[in-house]
Amino acid sequence: MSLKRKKVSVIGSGFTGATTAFLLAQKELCDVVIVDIPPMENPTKGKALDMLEAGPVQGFDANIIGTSNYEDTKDSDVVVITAGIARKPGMSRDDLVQTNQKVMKSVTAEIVKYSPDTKIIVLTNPVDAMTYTVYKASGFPKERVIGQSGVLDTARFRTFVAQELNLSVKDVTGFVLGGHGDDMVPLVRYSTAGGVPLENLISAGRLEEIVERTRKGGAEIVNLLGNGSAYYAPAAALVEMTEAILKDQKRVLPSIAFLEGEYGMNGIYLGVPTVLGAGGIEKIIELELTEDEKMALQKSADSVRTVMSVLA
Ligand SMILES: NC(=O)C1=CN([C@@H]2O[C@H](COP(=O)(O)OP(=O)(O)OC[C@H]3O[C@@H](n4cnc5c(N)ncnc54)[C@H](O)[C@@H]3O)[C@@H](O)[C@H]2O)C=CC1
Ligand SMILES: O=C([O-])CC(=O)C(=O)O
Repeated sequence: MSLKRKKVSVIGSGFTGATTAFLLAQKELCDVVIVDIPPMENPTKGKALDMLEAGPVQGFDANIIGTSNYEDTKDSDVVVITAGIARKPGMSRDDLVQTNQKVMKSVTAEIVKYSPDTKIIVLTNPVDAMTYTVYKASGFPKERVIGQSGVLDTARFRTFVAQELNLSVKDVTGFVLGGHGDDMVPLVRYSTAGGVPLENLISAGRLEEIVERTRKGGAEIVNLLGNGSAYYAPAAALVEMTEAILKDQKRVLPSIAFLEGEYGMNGIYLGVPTVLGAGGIEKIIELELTEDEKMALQKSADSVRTVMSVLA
């Protein structure tokens, strides 16, 4: 019996793209096609071959190729977009908007041409506005254009809480709503350790510090790295979302989703809890929010709209 593996294309072979490709292959989730611009074709091929040669040692079967030819992405089940530029210390994610929106438009045209039925997961920053750009450029239904921020932001929050309580990260849950920026809204009320609300375990003051560190989690890494931004945890987040779609897992994960009335918002991509399965975003979960949480979400949405207003 011949086994047909799923196929995922990762656009951008930089830090996040290469790490995502390697994790996907290591987990034997799919064959992987890594795409970058023509001047990067050989380095991209080199990275792909190097990853492939790790297979016998690590014991994974997955084909990995590097290319600049979008024909190689034909009929991808999922396409992950990491192409574009990353910020450096002193920059905000929003400073990337002009350059990256051009990149989104050009890569989306190629993706649509070769994989008209695929689901697209966008990582490139400023990710809420870039997901909107890809949605508009693709003409795809909203369910099939998804942005990544919440899995990463939640992972950071869970890491800090687990450190604080000296507990396994596995037993700590988190919830982050809103845009992927300093105004994101970590919902402490819905976060637990082993099912126990965090508010029962950590003082209000300390929780606020953890929330603040989560909001600035990207900048913390940018400042430490000096010449780029985070990639291990972002790649892990992309892989969790991709796996949920490839395996039709119906995972409840935060995604950047197109809102049409949910949470009182319209015509905007924003981070919300979703169900991810074979159809992409199969459901948006609406939570009851307090007045303070609603205001915080509104502020975060306003920040995203400010970035959207400069989109061409
Ligand atoms: N949403 C999130 O949570 C996160 C978003 N990011 C964002 O992801 C993006 C990528 O970050 P890194 O991988 O660290 O950057 P990187 O600079 O290491 O890699 C970007 C790659 O994109 C390629 N590229 C540029 N234009 C292209 C095009 N038209 N077609 C194909 N490839 C193209 C470049 O040649 C480069 O190899 C950045 O915008 C960054 O801000 C990074 C981490 C988390
Ligand atoms: O901070 C950045 O520029 C990259 C990113 O989005 C993150 O790590 O959260």
